[in-house]
Amino acid sequence: MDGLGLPYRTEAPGVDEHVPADLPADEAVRMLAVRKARAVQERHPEAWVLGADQLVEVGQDVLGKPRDRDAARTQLQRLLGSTHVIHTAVCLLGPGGHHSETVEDTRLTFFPVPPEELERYLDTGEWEGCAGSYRVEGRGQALLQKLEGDRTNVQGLPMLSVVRLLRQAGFDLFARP
Ligand SMILES: Nc1nc2c(ncn2[C@@H]2O[C@H](COP(=O)(O)OP(=O)(O)OP(=O)(O)O)[C@@H](O)[C@H]2O)c(=O)[nH]1
Repeated sequence: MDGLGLPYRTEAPGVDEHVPADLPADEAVRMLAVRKARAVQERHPEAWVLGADQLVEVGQDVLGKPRDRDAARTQLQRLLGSTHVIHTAVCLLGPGGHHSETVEDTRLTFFPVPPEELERYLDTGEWEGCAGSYRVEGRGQALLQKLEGDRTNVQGLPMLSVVRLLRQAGFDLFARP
C-alpha cells in the first residue's frame, strides 16, 4: 500500500475469526475479509475500508499461521515437494453502500528438501506470523520451485486485486497531492 502512494491507516478489526470447519478455504477467507471490513466500517462509516484474509490450501488441508516452531515444521513438511494454493480475499467497503470483493489465488510449488535444510529454514524465524510458515520474499524463496499468479498475494495483500477494486470504485491512483 505504501508503494501505491494512497494515504491509508491500518486498524485491527477485532473480530472473532472462527468460521464453520467444513467451509472451503476460498469461502472462509471471503467471509472473514467481509467480517473484518464491516467491523471497521461500523466505527468509520464515512471511510473506505479494505478488509483481507488469507489461508493456505494443500490437498484437503487448510493452513493458517503456525502457533509455534513445531507447528511450522508440520506445515512445511506438508508443503515441501508439493503444490499448494494461497487464497486471499479482499473486501472494499465505502460510503453510499459500496461493497466489492474478490479472492486472489496463487499456486506455489516447493522443492523437496532434506530435514536438516528444513530445520535451518525454521532457524530463520520466517515462519512466525505467516500462513504456511514461509516468507517468499525472504529466505523462503530458496524453497520455491514455481509460482503461478500474483506474487504480491503471497506476501499478504494481492495488489492486482486491490488496484482493480480501487479503480472500479473510482479511485484516482495518480491524484495530485
Ligand atoms: N510473505 C509474507 N507474508 C505476510 C507478511 N505479512 C503478512 N503476510 C501474510 O498475510 C497474512 C495476513 O497477515 P496479517 O498482517 O497477520 O493480517 P491479519 O489480517 O491481521 O491476519 P489475521 O488477523 O491473522 O487474519 C499472514 O497470514 C501472512 O501469510 C510478510 O511480511 N511477508
